[in-house]
Amino acid sequence: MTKPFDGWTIVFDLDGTLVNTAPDLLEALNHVLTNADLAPVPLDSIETMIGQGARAMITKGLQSHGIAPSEEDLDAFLTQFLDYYAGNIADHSHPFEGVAEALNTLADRGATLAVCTNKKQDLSDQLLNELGLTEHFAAIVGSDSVPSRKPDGDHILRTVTAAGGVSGKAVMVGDSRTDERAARDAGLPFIFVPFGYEQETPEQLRPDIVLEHYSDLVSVLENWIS
Ligand SMILES: O=C(O)COP(=O)(O)O
Ligand SMILES: [Mg+2]
Repeated sequence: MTKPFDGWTIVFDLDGTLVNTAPDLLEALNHVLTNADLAPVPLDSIETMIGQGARAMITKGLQSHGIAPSEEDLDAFLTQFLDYYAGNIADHSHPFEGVAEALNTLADRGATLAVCTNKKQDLSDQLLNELGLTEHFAAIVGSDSVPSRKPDGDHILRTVTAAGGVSGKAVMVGDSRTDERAARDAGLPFIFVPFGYEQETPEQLRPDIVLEHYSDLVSVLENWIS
């Protein structure tokens, strides 16, 4: 029997889209900052620093203290950050409400699911494992597993291919301008989740669809592909 999403690949961003990772990223960044005798940053400011990987986040954290680190200093901070984060990656991080149900329903209706993230591969695998989400995905593609990460559309296209899908039957779900640019570059429709970490509004981002809650995802996609 044919199912509505047969042949379709739904690609999800990770941080701020599937999982609210901000609390654990905040603790790891503040671990690095306080070790360097700098004041911790608050939760609302870390949300402006997530989206382009850990190195960019640490750079922005230091910039908020007026510090422009050398590449060497940044390497050392990054090592400290990654050590701490890997040990505490799912202490407070949790999937957004309705994620597991939406993923199950999409799979039941024939969709192939994948993750395309600017988080490093090992951390992405670890996080999804610890949250019990790995089994949903045919492919999980971190930033260091591709030659050029998001906003390069190639990162998404490689994710679709790794999942066994085709770009003509794929959509991207993400929480950031980076995801929007990557989806456009790849020629995919873009579904924006406004509950992630983007500072720009939906009006500015101009996604194809705004998804306010995961409980709407299945019907939104059914309308889109029909
Ligand atoms: O870790 C980051 O900065 C970004 O990760 P994301 O691509 O899953 O949002
Ligand atoms: Mg994100």
